[in-house]
Amino acid sequence: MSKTTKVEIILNHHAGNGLAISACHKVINFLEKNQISYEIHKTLKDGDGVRIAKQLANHPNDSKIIVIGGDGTLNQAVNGVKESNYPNTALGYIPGGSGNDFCRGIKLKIKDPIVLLQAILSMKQPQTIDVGKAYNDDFSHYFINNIGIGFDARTVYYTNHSERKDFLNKLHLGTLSYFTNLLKVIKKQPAFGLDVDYRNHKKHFDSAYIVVATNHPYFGGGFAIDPTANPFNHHLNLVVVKKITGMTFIKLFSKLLTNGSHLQDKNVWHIEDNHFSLHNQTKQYGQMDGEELSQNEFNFHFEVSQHPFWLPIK
Ligand SMILES: Nc1ncnc2c1ncn2[C@@H]1O[C@H](COP(=O)(O)OP(=O)(O)OP(=O)(O)O)[C@@H](O)[C@H]1O
Repeated sequence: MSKTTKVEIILNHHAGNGLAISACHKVINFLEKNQISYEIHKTLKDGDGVRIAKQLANHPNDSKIIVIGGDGTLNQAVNGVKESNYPNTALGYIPGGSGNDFCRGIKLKIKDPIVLLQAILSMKQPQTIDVGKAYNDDFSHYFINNIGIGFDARTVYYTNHSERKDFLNKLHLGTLSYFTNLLKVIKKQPAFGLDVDYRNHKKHFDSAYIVVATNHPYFGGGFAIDPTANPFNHHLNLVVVKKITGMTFIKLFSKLLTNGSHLQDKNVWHIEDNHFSLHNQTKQYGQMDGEELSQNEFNFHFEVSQHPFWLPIK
């Protein structure tokens, strides 16, 4: 593609409590000033990102598709494109969510929406970035960040249902909103049994607590659950933290917040591979890219895949 003639914008005006709308206004101003044609496709309800992205990908032309929203909206757009007749349709992305872990994970340096838009418009070839895929007989979804079971998923649930989220998001303190729910989760989250299959090995945990299959280091708006994860190495990482309480939890959490040395702790187990499976034996909260999965006994196979993105990362 030499010159971008049209931009198809998928906008979640709900994302980031105003951040996505504000980014979109700037984008529209720029496109109008530069006489680049565009169309805005607003998500009107949950799941619309999948439908819109699939429709756009099914009608290929010279335009670039650009998603403006949070990680949940980008997740939906990736899944929509993957369901289309052209599953390798590239997606541009201008972050406007509250957490924006994907951009943090791929080390996107450009923060200003217009500078990012200009870079996206001038790209001739998309960049390939890893995405995860989780599947079983009834479920098949791609994820850009991570899938979590237990602790972090319960935190996502409480955060999404907390009145403070909107208030803190207005102050651009989305991460704090996640953080303030941690105390409640520490009280309520039980340990649970978990089986992991990897490289012809089986590993059983009697008391799993935090379980995250991740494409890059971050979850929850900037917590580096696995600092060694890399969204370009064609691997996913799996981190399992056993149930810990009191000072042990506080010490581990402060290692996570400061230098990532929690990975060396005896209560933490992690692997890196291109596929693995896990099964938890009691109903638990689940999250995918910050969106709730219904409470379940999860039985997932994970594999790594790739997707092209209009994102200037190198
Ligand atoms: N018009 C809408 N009304 C209500 N919810 C919507 C609408 N459009 C999309 N959604 C939902 O909004 C949710 C949040 O979107 P998203 O994750 O993009 O933003 P965020 O939570 O602010 O950002 P992040 O995940 O980066 O923290 C998604 O579940 C999406 O389905």
